[in-house]
Amino acid sequence: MAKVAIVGATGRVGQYAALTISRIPYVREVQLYGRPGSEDVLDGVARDLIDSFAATGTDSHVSWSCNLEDLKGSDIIVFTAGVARKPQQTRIDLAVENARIVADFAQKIGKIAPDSFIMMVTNPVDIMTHVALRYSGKKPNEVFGLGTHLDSMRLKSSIASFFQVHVSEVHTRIIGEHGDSMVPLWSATTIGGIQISNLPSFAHVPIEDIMQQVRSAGQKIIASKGATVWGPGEAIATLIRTILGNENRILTVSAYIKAEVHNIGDVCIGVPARMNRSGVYPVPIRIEPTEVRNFQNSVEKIRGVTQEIFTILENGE
Ligand SMILES: NC(=O)C1=CN([C@@H]2O[C@H](COP(=O)(O)OP(=O)(O)OC[C@H]3O[C@@H](n4cnc5c(N)ncnc54)[C@H](O)[C@@H]3O)[C@@H](O)[C@H]2O)C=CC1
Ligand SMILES: O=C([O-])CC(=O)C(=O)O
Repeated sequence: MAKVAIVGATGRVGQYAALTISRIPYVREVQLYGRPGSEDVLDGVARDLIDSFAATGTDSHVSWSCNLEDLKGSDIIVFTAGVARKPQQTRIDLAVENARIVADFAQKIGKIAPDSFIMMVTNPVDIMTHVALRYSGKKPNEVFGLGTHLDSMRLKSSIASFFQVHVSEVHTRIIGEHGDSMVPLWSATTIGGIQISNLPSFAHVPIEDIMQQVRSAGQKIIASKGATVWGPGEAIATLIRTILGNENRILTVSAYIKAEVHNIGDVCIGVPARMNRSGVYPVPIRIEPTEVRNFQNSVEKIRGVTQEIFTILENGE
């Protein structure tokens, strides 16, 4: 039975993640961490959460703290702290501000909870995953980000709706940046086990419209209701359940790759990875030439910004 801590637990994603995580059978304790000064909110979030347990039969223990030392003993630390974008901003616009927050916490978490996994949610998530990896001193298989799993969920729903099939019949993946340069893998998309391009109706799929919807999904939701909450909250729980349940599922998360995709690497970015109780392991893959080119572009974009961010952090600017 595991302890999962949430850093940023007073925020919108952090609060909903606390609910979804509390329902995972392998979770013994959900710990809500907030900055000093947020005691009242944390206490309220904990009480509200516990009120839901009688209805769902949940028996996780809920604790809260403003003392980072209390994260000691966590199996997974979910990081949702930092600024969220406004409708006109890109996720990359948040990089400098959030990198400072992530680097500071990651350094401390590396010492306080040396055996925990870090799951990054804060945007731009690929770059923040790399910052957390470097500043925590953890191993690459111990630090991962929500990445393109959420984008893959969005694409899956759109495909299921177009073909009027249950979502469980659709397998698909988006790799690359959790952002504009994301790359859908049509070569890895199946419906009812059939490769999608082998279905005659594939010719009528409005691929560009669908991808435009997936790319802009977060921004549209933020413009209308202020934040994306339930999609990310459920996605977070899926990744945590996969690790704690030692499920060996292959999910598309932001992870450090050396050369697993056509020898492209040295970056944290969305890739298919096998996930189990020992961590996150990117799966070597071969994809279509156009997909490789698009992935390479996405990698170069993220690697470039990551390097700029490391320079800023190192120079203390
Ligand atoms: N990777 C993904 O798919 C997703 C990522 N996100 C990202 O998650 C993050 C949180 O989003 P929301 O919960 O909507 O934001 P929010 O504003 O509701 O919550 C932010 C949380 O961070 C804390 N925080 C802010 N500045 C801090 C600092 N300097 N030190 C410590 N804690 C600090 C706040 O107290 C609050 O708990 C954002 O960066 C957002 O872009 C959100 C949804 C999906
Ligand atoms: O769009 C955002 O800023 C939040 C996010 O990453 C998402 O929901 O995909």
